Amino acid sequence: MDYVIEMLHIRKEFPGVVANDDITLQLKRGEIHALLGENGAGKSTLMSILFGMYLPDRGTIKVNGKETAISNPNVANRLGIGMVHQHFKLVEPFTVTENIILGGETRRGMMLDIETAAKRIEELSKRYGLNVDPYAKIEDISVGMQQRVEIVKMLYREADVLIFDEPTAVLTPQEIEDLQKIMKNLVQEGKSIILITHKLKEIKAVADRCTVIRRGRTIGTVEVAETGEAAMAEMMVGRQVTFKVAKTPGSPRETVLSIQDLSMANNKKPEALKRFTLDVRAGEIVGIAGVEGNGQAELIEGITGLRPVSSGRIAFHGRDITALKVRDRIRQGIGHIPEDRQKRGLVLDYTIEENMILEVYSQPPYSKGGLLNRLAIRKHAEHIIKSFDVRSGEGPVSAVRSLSGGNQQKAIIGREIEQDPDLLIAVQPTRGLDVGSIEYIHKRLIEHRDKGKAVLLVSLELDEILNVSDRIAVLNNGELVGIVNAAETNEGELGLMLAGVKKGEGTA
Ligand SMILES: Nc1ncnc2c1ncn2[C@@H]1O[C@H](COP(=O)(O)OP(=O)(O)OP(=O)(O)O)[C@@H](O)[C@H]1O
Repeated sequence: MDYVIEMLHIRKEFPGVVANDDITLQLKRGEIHALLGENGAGKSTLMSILFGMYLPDRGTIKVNGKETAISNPNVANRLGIGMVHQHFKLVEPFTVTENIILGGETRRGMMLDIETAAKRIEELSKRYGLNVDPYAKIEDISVGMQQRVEIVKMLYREADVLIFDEPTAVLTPQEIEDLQKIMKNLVQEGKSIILITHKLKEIKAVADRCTVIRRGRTIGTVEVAETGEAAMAEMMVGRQVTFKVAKTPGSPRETVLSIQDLSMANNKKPEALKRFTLDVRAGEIVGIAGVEGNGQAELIEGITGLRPVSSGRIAFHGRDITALKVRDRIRQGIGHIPEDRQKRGLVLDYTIEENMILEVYSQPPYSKGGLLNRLAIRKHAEHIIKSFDVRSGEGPVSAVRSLSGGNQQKAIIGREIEQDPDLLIAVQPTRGLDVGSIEYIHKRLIEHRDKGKAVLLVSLELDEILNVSDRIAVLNNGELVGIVNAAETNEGELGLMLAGVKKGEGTA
């Protein structure tokens, strides 16, 4: 059998946890091989081993049939293994070409020849259908295009094996389609791909085979064409998963959040959000749908107080909070699951229990007479860890940095929901979560609503918006296109609204 990569019986232990416990993954030449597993199952660890960032405690790695020790990422690069990370590693003010040749040419003592490099980038771009402009500046191009720059960077360095780590998490639906085409072009040209993703639909759309791991162990490798989404989900979590949440119609009451004529600027546009008006009531979930960059980030920054408003008014329980400080808004009962968990959600070097009290540490029972009540803090953290299934090596005292991405996310969601805010703002709450965790988080959002609280859900996933919300407000280019009842709309109608077509305008 023609395998480009074989990882055989890999074991890797961290304090308190066996992240990889006898994992075997064999990648055939020219295939797209999905790697599927719950949050914390050990996918990133396995890929870090392949990329030379960790050495395995046990097991063998073969590249093109030859046993190899991959002691650092440079060795991985030399062996033709490249990785597109979730967080791009690009220098914003530099051009595409400058970013791609950064570090490479000078080390070999060659003169920097931008033009030759740009030409090669153009050729690669054409050959694989990437459409990358070698002279564009990174800060001026979309997230989807930045990802393509990362792909060209690997091709430029002659990578044969490409690892994609949750590549679609940051992309729009159109960009996802384009990326899938690109991945197919890549394998047609002889490259081999490992795709880490939680999205079963995407596995069905592009992958040839799929290896499923659970709690550090290989469960099996399946042919994707012969395996249904439900079967893959069940292999992964060890039980059946329902893909649609059970939800009764909401019974909205008084207005909790009232936004009137809100305009917001951002670093690039004076009117990133234009005269936006919306009420969110107790006992309802309002979804904000929109393609990334259409004003949702600014709207949330306005409500939470992270960015000053240009004009307009925000009222919470009838009181004007437009000029209130962030901390005071939290005290009044506004909870926020932020979009960027590492920048705004967590202090990575603090433990789980310290992160669980960031907003309330000075209040009883966590603080008494100016001293922290360690016992109360521990109990609170343990409750969240248990309810939200936050997996870590050492429980409440694990540094948050050591948690897998999905488990960091579950910890933030747990913290915000358990604070029981009157208004919960959830921005992309399930990004990076496995299907089992998504099912649970959706249930908790609906329970929060059913307790009579208001929920504002911002998501790029139309499925999520449609399944969880009661009403949906659609944003396009900073403007409210319309508000529809979730029960009376569908993906088609929302898709048109996302493009700016108002309800009733039609396309006939
Ligand atoms: N550097 C580290 N130190 C300590 N523990 C770690 C470290 N890296 C990972 N772990 C632990 O190893 C386990 C596997 O984590 P890993 O990041 O590989 O999971 P994953 O499958 O990629 O999860 P996700 O889907 O959430 O990204 C987790 O329990 C995590 O807490």
